[in-house]
Amino acid sequence: MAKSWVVRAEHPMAPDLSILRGGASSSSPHRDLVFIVNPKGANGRTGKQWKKLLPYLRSRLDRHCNICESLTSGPYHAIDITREAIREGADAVIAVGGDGTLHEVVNGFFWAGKPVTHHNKEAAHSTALGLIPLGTGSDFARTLGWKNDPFEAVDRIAKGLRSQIDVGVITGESEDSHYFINVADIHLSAKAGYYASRYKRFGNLCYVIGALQAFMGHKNQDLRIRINGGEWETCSKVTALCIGNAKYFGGGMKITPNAEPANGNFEVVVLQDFKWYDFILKLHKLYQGTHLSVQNVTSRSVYSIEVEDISESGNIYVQSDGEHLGFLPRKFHILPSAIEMIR
Ligand SMILES: Nc1ncnc2c1ncn2[C@@H]1O[C@H](COP(=O)(O)OP(=O)(O)OP(=O)(O)O)[C@@H](O)[C@H]1O
Repeated sequence: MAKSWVVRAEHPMAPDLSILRGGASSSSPHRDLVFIVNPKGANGRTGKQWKKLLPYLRSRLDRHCNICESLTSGPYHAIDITREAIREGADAVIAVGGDGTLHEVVNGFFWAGKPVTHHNKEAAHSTALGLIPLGTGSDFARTLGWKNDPFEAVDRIAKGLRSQIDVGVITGESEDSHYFINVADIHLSAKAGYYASRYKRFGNLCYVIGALQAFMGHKNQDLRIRINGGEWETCSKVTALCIGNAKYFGGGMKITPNAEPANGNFEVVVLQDFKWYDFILKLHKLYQGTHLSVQNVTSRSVYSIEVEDISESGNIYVQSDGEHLGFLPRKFHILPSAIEMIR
């Protein structure tokens, strides 16, 4: 069953970050790195690959870094570990897993609508985000042009070069802010993602199965959108509306091909009035990112977008970074240069 993002209270299980509390961050020249590993990612493959990777990681990093390994015990745990690590002054929090784990770690960089900070507010450094992509789709890593090689990821962390990236913020009518780093999407694709999460045991095939299931009973819907705080406009017969901070979703589909995670804008791509056979005929273009020239596909660069369902049915799916978030209405805006990432 796909999990819902409605529950986001802090987890009662305190992560063990005693290595950081030893005071190393304030006095030692070593970097404190917290690796947050989802052992169940990619149908359990993440945990197995992590065990194989550890000796190499230690050989590359042990001399210069304090390594803290923290395995997640279940959904949302990565959020709390991240918050705790930042408060304790970690130099970097590294997500080890797929886009879902990365998504939780990114959400851990914020609390109650603000960035989480070191206990010692005077501390000069900020905590960076790192990634060892070991998930099913690992779509965010594709935008960065990273090969699916965890050893290369360790080398990047050893070098520790940082650059700032943007983060997307989503707000609803009553809920807290929610953050995303990759792609947020609405309607058919979000419903497909919701179903795909039930079939992760089939690897990348889960996206095909999810899409087939989502097509059953699907109807294109009229939506109301407001771009950059301007006038409301109607988008008729929307099949999917995708808001990209990065380019790929659904296991390699280049849906928002012009999105750049550090340019201060989203790329919004809207597919309208698509029929099931359009996907069969145009699927290769969606994967190649050449679909923007197709009829009924539009693309815009925006820093905020509000989306409402004209029929107010309350059943238009929204997902962010491949995680089911809930239903329309929602507002999306960009936080430029919100996080430093090890790249
Ligand atoms: N110990 C755990 N047991 C079960 N589920 C977990 C655990 N830790 C984290 N999770 C959940 O697993 C979800 C999916 O994990 P992750 O994204 O790492 O792998 P994936 O789904 O295979 O990859 P991708 O998202 O790239 O397709 C996360 O959203 C997280 O909520």
